[in-house]
Formats: sequence, C-alpha cells, structure tokens
Amino acid sequence: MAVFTALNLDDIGQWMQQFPLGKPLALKGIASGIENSNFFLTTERGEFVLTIFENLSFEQLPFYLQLMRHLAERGVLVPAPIANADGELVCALQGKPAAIVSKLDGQSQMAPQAVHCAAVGAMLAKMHLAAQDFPLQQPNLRGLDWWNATTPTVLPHLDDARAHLLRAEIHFQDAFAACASYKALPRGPVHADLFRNNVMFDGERLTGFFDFYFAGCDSWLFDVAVTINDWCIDLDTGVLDIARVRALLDAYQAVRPFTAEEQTAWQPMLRAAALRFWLSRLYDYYQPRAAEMLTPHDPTHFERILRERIATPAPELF
Ligand SMILES: Nc1ncnc2c1ncn2[C@@H]1O[C@H](COP(=O)(O)OP(=O)(O)OP(=O)(O)O)[C@@H](O)[C@H]1O
Ligand SMILES: N[C@@H](CCO)C(=O)O
Repeated sequence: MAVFTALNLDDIGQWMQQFPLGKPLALKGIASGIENSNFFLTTERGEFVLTIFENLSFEQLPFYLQLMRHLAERGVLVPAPIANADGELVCALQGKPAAIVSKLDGQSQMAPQAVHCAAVGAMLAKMHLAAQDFPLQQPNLRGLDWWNATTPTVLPHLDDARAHLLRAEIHFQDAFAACASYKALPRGPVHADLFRNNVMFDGERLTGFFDFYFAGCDSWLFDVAVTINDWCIDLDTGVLDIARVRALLDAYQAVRPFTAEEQTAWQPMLRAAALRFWLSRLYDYYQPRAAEMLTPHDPTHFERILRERIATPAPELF
C-alpha cells in the first residue's frame, strides 16, 4: 500500500478549515503510486485528492503546484491545486508538505489505441505552449546531470554487457547534448513522466494529465520521447507500434509543429528517454529508499527499450 503517512478523517478536520472546501466527509488512501501518500478526499464541495509529499520539500513544491495552476488556468486538463485562505498551495500536515488538488474523472487507459495516443499528443503540445510564459524555473532533476551522477552508483551492480551498454550510452548522450542541434531545441516546462498511469480517460475522452512531480525545464522533444516510449510500444518487447506513434506525433504537430532541429535530434532523444528510466529504475532497484518502499519497477523493461531504439530507427517526426 503506497500510503506512507497514515491519516484519517479526524486528523484533518481542523487542518481543512483553512481551505474553502467545507467539511471533509470521507478520506480514503490510494494504493497505487510509489512516491507520495495519496488520498481521495470528499468534502461538502466535491471530490479532491490530498497528497502528502514524502520526498519533495516545501522549497521544491511551488514549482510543480504553480505550474499545475498555470496550466489549469489556460485550459490544459490537469488537476487544479486548491489554495488555502492565505493563497498558499502547499501546507504542512503532520510536519510534511501537503496539497489538495481537484480530482480528475475517469481511469488510466492501460491498453491505449491510436485514438488515445492522438488525444495525448494534442494535449501535450497544448501543455508545452501554455507553459511557455510560466515564470518559475527548475531544471529537470532527472536530466543529464543526474544520469552522469547516478551511473557510477549503479555500475558496480551490473554484469559486463549491461555495464558496457550503460557506459556507451552515457557517452553517446553527453556528446549528443553538446551538439548544436541539441542546443537549438525548443525548451520549457515539461511533464517528463507522462506514462499511461499518469493520464486519465473517460472512454476516448482525455480528462487530464497528473503526477507533475518530475516536471522541470527541458526540451519539449524529451517530453515527446518519454511519452512515445510508454504509450506507443508493445509492452513485452518495447517495439514501437507505428499506428500509435503516427497518431501521437501527427496530433502533436497539428498543435505545435516540430522544428528541423527536432527532426535531427529525434532518434537520439528516444534513446535518452529510455536511458532516463532505465537508470532511475536501476537506482531504485539497488538503492531502495526505505523498508516500506514498494516493489520497484522492473529496470530490464527500459534496458530492452534502449537496445531496441539503438537497433531500430523509429518513424520520423514528420
Ligand atoms: N488529481 C487526481 N485525480 C484523480 N486521481 C488521482 C489524482 N491524483 C492521483 N490520483 C490517483 O492516485 C494514484 C496515485 O497517484 P500518483 O501517480 O500521483 O502517485 P505517486 O505516488 O506520485 O506515483 P508514481 O510516481 O508512482 O506514479 C493514481 O494512479 C490515481 O489513481
Ligand atoms: N514512470 C516511472 C515511475 C515514476 O513515476 C517509471 O515507470 O519508472
């Protein structure tokens, strides 16, 4: 159960008075998720999600919550954070930072078809454009610097073939990030973790993106690559499904056309996006945070995707 902080209705009665949400009526822990303690919260004003942040600090959180508010105000479908009487979006609960956001309708679509991928692509482009004037800055904390810092900590655990792949790919990505076309990529706030389990659908209607807690400023193309590597693959092999790739890319570029530099950077970027999650999964696997940590995600899934992206070129952006 991914509720690290236990909480019941009595614990939050007084705390809730600072929010314009009326009385809390029900609180139910959410089992999925591995980062935070999440609860469905019903109040006199409707349905919400209460999150207690187990790893992020009071200083880090405004970037994520202000970004969600910025996007929600511009018509991007994301949970809207609820401010307290002082206008704050992050409030201490049991000594930890906590926030309340609106609850999205629907469920995650874990077996997406082209129609779902098109909806994700269009909303992703809309999100990138809407975040362009977001004033806060935060780097992608799981970007190139983190990959370089993390590689030496996982290498000793890997067999020779995997260690060789990891070293070679880090070397390749360092070189890629130093080239002129990489530096010319359009950038801004990105979600950076837009997997199937971080989007809600009601049938074929997309109802929202959520879990923005890996967001940061990075290239828009990185976000597209992360999304393609999860939404448009055969989960057993990592092989791209061309119809879903085309649906997502075409819907994206109908809203925000890709640049020539993005076309040049596309194949290495898909590898970068695979490396990012191979590394974080290796890191979680070999350095579990605490005894209550859930079974970590399988790192070999992204090793397979990385090998596949190296071996087989993906469809071009346009
Ligand atoms: N705003 C929301 N509206 C509806 N459901 C939500 C919302 N936020 C979270 N949930 C539900 O809570 C679950 C866990 O949330 P979330 O993925 O943000 O947790 P997490 O601990 O950050 O997980 P992880 O990083 O492993 O994806 C989601 O799968 C979803 O069912
Ligand atoms: N999406 C990540 C988990 C962190 O949200 C993964 O699948 O490794």
